[in-house]
Amino acid sequence: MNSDLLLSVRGAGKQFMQANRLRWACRDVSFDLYPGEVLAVVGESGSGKSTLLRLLAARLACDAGSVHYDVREEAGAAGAAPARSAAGLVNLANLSEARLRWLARTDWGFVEQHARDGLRMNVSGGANIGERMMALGSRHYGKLRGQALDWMERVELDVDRIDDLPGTYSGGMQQRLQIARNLVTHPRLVFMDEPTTGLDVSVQARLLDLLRDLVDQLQLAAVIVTHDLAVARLLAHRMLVMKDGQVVEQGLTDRVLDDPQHAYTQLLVSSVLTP
Ligand SMILES: Nc1ncnc2c1ncn2[C@@H]1O[C@H](COP(=O)(O)OP(=O)(O)OP(=O)(O)O)[C@@H](O)[C@H]1O
Repeated sequence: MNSDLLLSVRGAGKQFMQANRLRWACRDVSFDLYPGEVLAVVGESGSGKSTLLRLLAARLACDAGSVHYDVREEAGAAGAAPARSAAGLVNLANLSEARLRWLARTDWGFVEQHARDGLRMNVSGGANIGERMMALGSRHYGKLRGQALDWMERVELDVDRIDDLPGTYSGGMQQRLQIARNLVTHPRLVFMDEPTTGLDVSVQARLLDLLRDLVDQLQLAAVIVTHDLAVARLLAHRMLVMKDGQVVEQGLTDRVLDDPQHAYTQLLVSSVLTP
């Protein structure tokens, strides 16, 4: 494996019990992700996109294959780091719960489709952002508030709303707050599950522009699950097309969208183009 890799996935799969038998929700997925690279995972509903994302983020354990991540040493890391492989990548299956929690709070972000699932609704917008800083050991109230204000501005939220509960924000504002909460710790890798689905079209467009700018400025690596090929076109360098739990095509975004090789990808692309 290449030591510059951030994430390396080999033969990853997950099965669930459905109608009294085990079925693969996703299987035999392999790809590499480099720092600063954005990968879109596309496919119809039920094709296994969210299951794959949860495997990558160690929210689910693989039933087959592996997910390796370039785990960095950080001051204040909870739990002892496991031995690294020669290539510097660590199998997530070998990390302790504490270490995975630490990764999830600092070096990774996870933007949920429904912002409510990624926010704490009973604390203020500012506290939602400050909380992730606290996971890194920050306790200075003035600094936490300063960071929260800074990030509210960066995601174009009205800073006067800092003390309001997220439930009083609009859907688009909640999604911006969730993004700020995730990015305040400067993660290297962000997982996004349909980050703009369900929002008004104009809100979606502005949010996509914002995401593109942030990914660019921060040189973020990201894995974005979407059923919307326009989202993949706008944000992703590469894409991976899933059908019935398996990857049927992967490659550079422009290549896949402009010259799809697999019949299913051709169908996806042509169904978007058909008025
Ligand atoms: N916890 C679970 N228990 C049983 N089956 C599950 C579970 N989670 C997912 N599945 C099944 O795995 C398959 C893939 O689901 P998944 O949510 O990954 O697809 P998806 O492509 O993300 O779909 P959508 O776009 O609708 O979210 C589906 O058949 C789903 O019913």
